[in-house]
Amino acid sequence: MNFSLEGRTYVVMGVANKRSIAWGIARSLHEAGARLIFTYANERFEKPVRDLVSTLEGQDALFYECDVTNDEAVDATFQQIGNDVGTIHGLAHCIAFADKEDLKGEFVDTSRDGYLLSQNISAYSLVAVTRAAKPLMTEGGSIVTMTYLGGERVVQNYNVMGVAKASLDASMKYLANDLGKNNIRVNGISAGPIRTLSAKGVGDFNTVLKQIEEKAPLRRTVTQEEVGDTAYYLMSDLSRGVTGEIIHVDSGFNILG
Ligand SMILES: CCCCCCc1ccc(Oc2ccc(Oc3cccc(O)n3)cc2)c(O)c1
Repeated sequence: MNFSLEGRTYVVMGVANKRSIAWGIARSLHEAGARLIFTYANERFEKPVRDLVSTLEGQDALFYECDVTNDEAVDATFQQIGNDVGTIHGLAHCIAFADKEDLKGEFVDTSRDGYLLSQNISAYSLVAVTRAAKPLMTEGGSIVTMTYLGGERVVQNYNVMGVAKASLDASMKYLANDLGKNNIRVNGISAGPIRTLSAKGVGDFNTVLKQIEEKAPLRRTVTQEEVGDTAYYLMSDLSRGVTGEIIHVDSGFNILG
């Protein structure tokens, strides 16, 4: 059995720039021989993504806009993908958002709108894209979503996004249960803090980075590349017996009390 991704096609959702975790995932899947399809939230992201992907030698990528807050848009995007490539073998969901004022201070002050917005984009979007992608995964497949420790236990300032990640984690497991009979696996990668565009929105991020370097078992933070390689494992047949799982790529920080 070989663990290359040659001859397989994966959708990567959420590349914003070269620091994105989704870009780390795209590079690892490309190196493993995969053909890649990229979706982005709006046309503002199209050029940066196309420019990044042009650096992947021999990659014959496709690009689609996909506003995950709109069911018709999600359906239209995946129908278009189905028309263009037929079968896909998996999907990396690297999409989340919360209002900045809901990512600092006290969680008790979260507005109803802010709470629902973060649930909508950061958790429900996995259900929507999985339902739309399922018919295209005729040979089975593997879906990976990005989560964080703040959804398992309280991390100061993470607040409303922690509640959204708790919802995402449970959603991932229920999707794994539904799709297992179609030989589609659904898993999460819980990444340690990485300095991305999104990380800029979370209060006191620098303190958390320092804490990892001082306390995590590996005494260092992790990289987009390390997350990308775990995504490669989860997309490959190496993880064929794994579904509904969360793999922590966080220098072991999650094992500490
Ligand atoms: C206090 C916790 C420090 C470690 C946070 C690690 C982390 C970093 C980035 C993460 O991804 C997002 C994605 C969107 C997001 O919402 C944003 C981001 C930027 C601006 C904005 O208005 N909202 C916040 C975090 C994420 O889920 C988790």
